[in-house]
Order: sequence, then structure tokens, then C-alpha cells
Amino acid sequence: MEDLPDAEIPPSDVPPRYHTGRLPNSKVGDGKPRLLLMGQRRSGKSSISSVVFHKLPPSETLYLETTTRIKKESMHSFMDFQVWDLPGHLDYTDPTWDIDVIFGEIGALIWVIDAQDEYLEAIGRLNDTILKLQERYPDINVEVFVHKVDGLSEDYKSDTFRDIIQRVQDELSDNGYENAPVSFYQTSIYDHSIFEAFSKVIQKLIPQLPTLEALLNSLCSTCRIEKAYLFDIMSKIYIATDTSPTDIGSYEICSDYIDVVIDVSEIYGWDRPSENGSSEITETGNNDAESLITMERKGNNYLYLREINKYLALICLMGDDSPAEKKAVIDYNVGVFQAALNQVFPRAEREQLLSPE
Ligand SMILES: Nc1nc2c(ncn2[C@@H]2O[C@H](COP(=O)(O)OP(=O)(O)OP(=O)(O)O)[C@@H](O)[C@H]2O)c(=O)[nH]1
Repeated sequence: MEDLPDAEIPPSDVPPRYHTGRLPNSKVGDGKPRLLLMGQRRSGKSSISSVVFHKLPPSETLYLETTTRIKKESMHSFMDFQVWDLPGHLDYTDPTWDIDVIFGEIGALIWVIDAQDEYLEAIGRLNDTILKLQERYPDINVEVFVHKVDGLSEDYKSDTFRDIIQRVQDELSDNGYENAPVSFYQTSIYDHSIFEAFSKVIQKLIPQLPTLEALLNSLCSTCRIEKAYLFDIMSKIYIATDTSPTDIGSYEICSDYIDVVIDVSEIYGWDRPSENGSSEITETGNNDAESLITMERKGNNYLYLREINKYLALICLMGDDSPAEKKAVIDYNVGVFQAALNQVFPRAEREQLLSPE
């Protein structure tokens, strides 16, 4: 990894899987994406936002009240973004709305469909919305969450999922939009699927993603790591992982482990220096003290966690052939990874990303 000539441009034959550069729809590329949560009433929009961003226990979403006006929330974490929860009963493509204000600079439109309910009307509205938006904002990422799949049998779940994809794609291709950027996820607030889906949505908004993936790939092959995730600690969204196949099981283990670390650090931890407030010397001087290194056996795997900065943690899953004796090598390589990451997100940019509105 040390030999990488320039962390910004990793040597890779594989074309990036996602767009790079500016947000798809942003005029200024200000790095503060907005996520819109849309869908029918009671489809689960407010529950999703409360569980993912406010750590509300899923069972308490039963008492959430209906959203009557647009609820705007700012998330300050590794990356600043806004989440807008739009009441389900309004039609935002209606000409009485200023469509530019709502859709003008969004990063992604998340459309929530209740898979436990009759969904034909929801699909109709989704299709209408996509078609109207395609004319004006063809680059908007539309992310369809087929939600509440926890209550469904495996067969019914996959049939429903396939049926919804088919209906949306048929409608789009009938209207000449074969390659509209629409993705589908099966989600539930009662398991990790909602966090995984959000991770994938957010990743598309990180221009440096191909570089992060190349760095993680390099780390994995150097240290024989099976899977490495770069997590946003507070939201448990992973902002990047290496390009080996992801399975929900390894994500679950890593995400549970973050909970343990958060619990422990609430008891024994200390305030991490804020990156925009601290001086250069403090940041350099605190590098080692800031990192938490743990290795533990879980099933057949070793888990390795290291705090990368105030917001990010690297978690790696290693198989049996990665005994603790190699830890020094792993520590060293993770240190190199950390340095490379600081080059990818230089201080100035991080400050811009982290500065409150
Ligand atoms: N089984 C199950 N129920 C869920 C899930 N997500 C949300 N719910 C339930 O769905 C109901 C409606 O959720 P809300 O978040 O209020 O729905 P909403 O889309 O914000 O509704 P409006 O504010 O009316 O637009 C609540 O009772 C939640 O507990 C899920 O993943 N599984």
C-alpha cells in the first residue's frame, strides 16, 4: 500500500461501479447530499429514519405519529447529509409544488413500499414520480425499499420482490427509459437489512468510493483479511467495503461489534478531539491514543477493530489462519491505510464535510 503513487488515483483495471465526482444532481457539489424518503402513508418512512439515525428501538415505532408536514433533519457525521421525510398523502409532482425546491439538489430518492400491504397503488405512484422526474432530473438515484419484509415467508418475500421490480421496470421500458438509475432492496427495521440498504445508498454519494475500495482491497490482500468494512460509528452505516462478495452475516457481526464498542466507550471512553477545532500538533500527537485496537474470537473468525478518526472505524473479519501473532503486521498495514485515508480526505475537505450548517 505504501507504494501507491497517488491515493487519489488507485491503479485499477476495474471501472468504478458508481459515478464519481459531484453528486448526481448538485449544482455546486457542496458535499451535503439530501435524501428524500417518499412512499404511501404508513409505509414506514418515519420509522426508518428514527431507527437508523436516532437509534429508536424498532418496537417503539408503533407509537410514531403520522407525518403531516415535510420533516427535515440534518445528520452530522462522517459526511453531512439531510434526510427529508415527506408525508405520504401528498403528490409532490403536482404543479402547485415548486418541484425544484424538493428535487433540485437531492442525492437520492428513497421510495418505501410496504410489502405487507396492497402495493399496486404504491407502484403506480412510484412509476408516475420516476417518469416525471426522468424528464427533468435524469440522474436522480431512485432507491426502492421493499419494506416490512420481516413478516413474510421466504417464498412470498422473493415473489413480491420480483413482482415489484418487474412492474417498475416494465413501466419504465414502455416509456423508453431502459436504463433509469433505479435500484431495489428488501428492508426491515427489525433486522440489519435497513442499515445495509442505507449503506449502499450512501456509498453511491461518496465520490471517493472507488479509491476507498481499492485501499481496502489492498489491505485485505496484504493481511489476508476476509472482509473489511469502513463504518460510520454512530449510524452503523458502512461507507465502503472491499470488493469481495458481501454477505449480510458478516455485516451483522461487524455491526453488532460496533454496538459493543460504543457501549464500552460510553463507560471508559473519552471525548475524541474534534477535527475542526484541534490544532495540527494535537491531531498528530493523538494519533495512537485515539485508536482502539481489539482482537477477539467470534465463532471461527477473528474480529479486528480500529478507530480511524472520530467518526470512522475499520472492522475486519479474519479466518482461522490469521492468528494473533500477525497482529503487529496488521497494525502496521492498518496504520498505512489510515494515512492513505487522510490523503483521500484531506483535512480541509474533512472540515468542510464536518462543519455544521
Ligand atoms: N413489521 C414491520 N413494521 C414496520 C416496519 N417499519 C415500520 N413499521 C410499522 O409501520 C407503521 C407505520 O410507520 P411510519 O414510520 O409511521 O410510516 P410513515 O410512512 O412515516 O407514515 P406517514 O407518516 O403517515 O407518511 C408503524 O406502526 C411501524 O411500527 C418494518 O420494517 N416491519
